[in-house]
Amino acid sequence: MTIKSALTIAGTDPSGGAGIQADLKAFQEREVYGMSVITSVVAQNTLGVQQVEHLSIPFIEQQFDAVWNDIKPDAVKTGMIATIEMMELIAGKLENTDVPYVIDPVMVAKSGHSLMEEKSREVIRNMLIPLSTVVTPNVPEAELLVGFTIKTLEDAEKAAKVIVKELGAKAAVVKGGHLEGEAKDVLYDGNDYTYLTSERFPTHHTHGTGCTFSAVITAELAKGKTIKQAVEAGKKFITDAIKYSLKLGNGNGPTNHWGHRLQGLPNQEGK
Ligand SMILES: Nc1ncnc2c1ncn2[C@@H]1O[C@H](COP(=O)(O)OP(=O)(O)OP(=O)(O)O)[C@@H](O)[C@H]1O
Ligand SMILES: Cc1ncc(COP(=O)(O)O)c(N)n1
Repeated sequence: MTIKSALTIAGTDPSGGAGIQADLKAFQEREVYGMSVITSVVAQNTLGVQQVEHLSIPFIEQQFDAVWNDIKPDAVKTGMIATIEMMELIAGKLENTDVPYVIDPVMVAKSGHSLMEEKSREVIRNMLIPLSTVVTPNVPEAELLVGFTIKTLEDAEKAAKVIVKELGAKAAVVKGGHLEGEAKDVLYDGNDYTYLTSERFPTHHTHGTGCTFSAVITAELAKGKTIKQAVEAGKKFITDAIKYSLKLGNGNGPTNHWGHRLQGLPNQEGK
C-alpha cells in the first residue's frame, strides 16, 4: 500500500472541533497521513474565540521546511492564515510546486470573531488564489472575495465562476450553509457546474464544518482523485458529520468525524 500524506497550514482549536485539530482528524478518517504547520494558536471552544496568538514568520517557515524537506505532502490545505506576512510566506513556498492546494479562506469564525486581518483579503485574492486547485468559501467569504451579494443559487454560480475565471483558481466551491433551504453547494471547475445537495439538518452543532469539508477534499486530492470526486467525497463526509454532530460543550458543538461510520443509525435526537 502506498501511503499518501496531506499537510494543513492553519490555526488551532484546543476544543478539537475546528482548525488543525479538525483537519488532522479528517485526514485520519480518510486514511491519509496527516501533518500540520501552525500559524496561530487560538484559545477557543464551542462558545467562541477568547484569544489569538500568532507565531512568528521565521518559526512558521521552520515548521514548513521541517515537513516539506522531509515528508513532502501529496496535497496541502490552508485554513486560518491571519496576516499578510503569513500569506506572503506561504505563497512563496507553494508557487513553484505541483502539489494540489486547497484554500479554505477562513475569515470570521462562526461565533463572529475575526480570524483574518481585513487588509489580508487583497493578498489572499492576488497571491494565494491563483496558486490554488480548489477554493472553498462560505457565502460571506465568497461575497468578500468577489465583491457582490450572494442571495440565490445563481449568485453562488456567478461567484464560483468569478473565483475561477477572474481570480485564477482552478476550481471553486461556494458552500450553501448560509443560504436558505437545502444545503446546496456549487462547484465550478472552469468548464462545468456540479451541484452538491443534502437535506439541511436542524442543528447548531456545526463548529468546524468548513475546516472538515476542505480537509476531506485535500485528503482525496492527495489520493489522486479528481477535483469533482474529491468535492463529492467532502460533501458526503460533512453531511454525515453534521447529521451525527456532537452535543459537546455549551455552545455550537463539533461535527462528528466518525459520522460516516454511523450511517443508518439514529442521531442524538433519535432521528
Ligand atoms: N445544517 C446543515 N445541514 C446540512 N449540511 C450543512 C448544514 N450547514 C452547513 N452544511 C454543509 O456543510 C458544509 C460547510 O458549509 P458552511 O457554509 O457551513 O461552511 P463554513 O461556514 O465555512 O463552516 P465553518 O465556518 O463552520 O467552518 C457545506 O457542504 C454545507 O452545505
Ligand atoms: C483555527 C480556526 N480555523 C477555522 C475556524 C472556523 O470554524 P468555525 O467557523 O466553525 O468556528 C475556527 N473557528 N478556528
